[in-house]
Amino acid sequence: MSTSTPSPVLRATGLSAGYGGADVVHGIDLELVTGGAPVGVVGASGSGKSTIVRALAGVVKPTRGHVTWSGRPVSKVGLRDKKRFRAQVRRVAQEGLGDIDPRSTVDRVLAGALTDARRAGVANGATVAELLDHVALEPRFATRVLGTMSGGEKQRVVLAAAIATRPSALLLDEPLTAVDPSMRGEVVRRLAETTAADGTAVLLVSHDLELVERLCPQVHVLAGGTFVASGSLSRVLSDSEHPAVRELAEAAPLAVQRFR
Ligand SMILES: Nc1ncnc2c1ncn2[C@@H]1O[C@H](COP(=O)(O)OP(=O)(O)OP(=O)(O)O)[C@@H](O)[C@H]1O
Repeated sequence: MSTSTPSPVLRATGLSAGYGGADVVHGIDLELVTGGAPVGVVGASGSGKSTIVRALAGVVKPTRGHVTWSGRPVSKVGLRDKKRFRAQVRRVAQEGLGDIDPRSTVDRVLAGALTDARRAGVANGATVAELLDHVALEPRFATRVLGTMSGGEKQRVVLAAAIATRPSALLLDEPLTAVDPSMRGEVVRRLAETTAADGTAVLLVSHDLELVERLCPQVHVLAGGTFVASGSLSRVLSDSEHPAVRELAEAAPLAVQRFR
C-alpha cells in the first residue's frame, strides 16, 4: 500500500514579505494540500493575514523564503502559465468586486467565469444555476445587475465566480463579512461540500472565529507577522499562553466562549 503524502499545491517556506522595503510578515511556513482539510489563519487587525494571502497569490513578492505552486516558485510563473495560475489559485479578497464590472449581470459574470475556466483547460460542466446554488443564492439572482445587489449577495457572486474555475487552491480573505451571520453557516456548509468534492485546498482568513472553527480543523494564529500558535482552534484557545492568543480568546464571541 502506498504511504506517500500528497504534495502541497501551494507552499510558503520561510516567507517574509511587506511593503516599501519593510517586512510585515516574517518566516511563515504554510502548506495547502490538494484534498486536505481547509487551513485557517486568525489574528488581530494589522497582524499580516492579508499580506500572507497576497504573497500566496503572487500579488506581493517574498523578500525572503519563497512560495511554490506545485513545486515551482510563484515568482517565476511565466506569461504562458499566468492564465493557468490565475484559474488554479483563486483569491477572494475583502476588497469587494475585484475586477468584476458592477454593471454586469450575475449570469454574464458567471458564464464568463465558466468560459475562462474552459480556456484555461479546466473542465467544468456546471451551470450558472448550480454555481448560484453552491453559494446559497436562488436562481432568480441570475438576472440581477451586480451594482444593485447587497454587499452579502455580491460577496457570494464573487465566491461563485472563483469556484467556477474549479481552482486547486482557494484563498479566502474575509470572504463573507457582508453576509448576515444566520446565512453565513449555510454558505460555508455548501462551500465546504463543493471544495471537498473537488479536492480544492482552502485557506480561510477571518476574524469570525465561529466560521473558522466550523471550516478549519487546522488554524494558525498570527501576531506581529509570525505564527505564534497552531493546531485546532479549540486546543489553541484553551492551551496557548501567548498574549495574542489570550487576547483573541478573551474577545471571542459568546458562541466560542466554551473554548476558554
Ligand atoms: N499596500 C500597503 N502598503 C503599505 N502598508 C501596507 C499595505 N497593505 C498593508 N499594509 C500594512 O501591513 C500590515 C499588515 O497588513 P495586513 O492587511 O496584511 O493585515 P491583516 O492582518 O490582514 O489586517 P486586517 O485584519 O485588518 O485585514 C499593516 O500594518 C498594514 O498597515
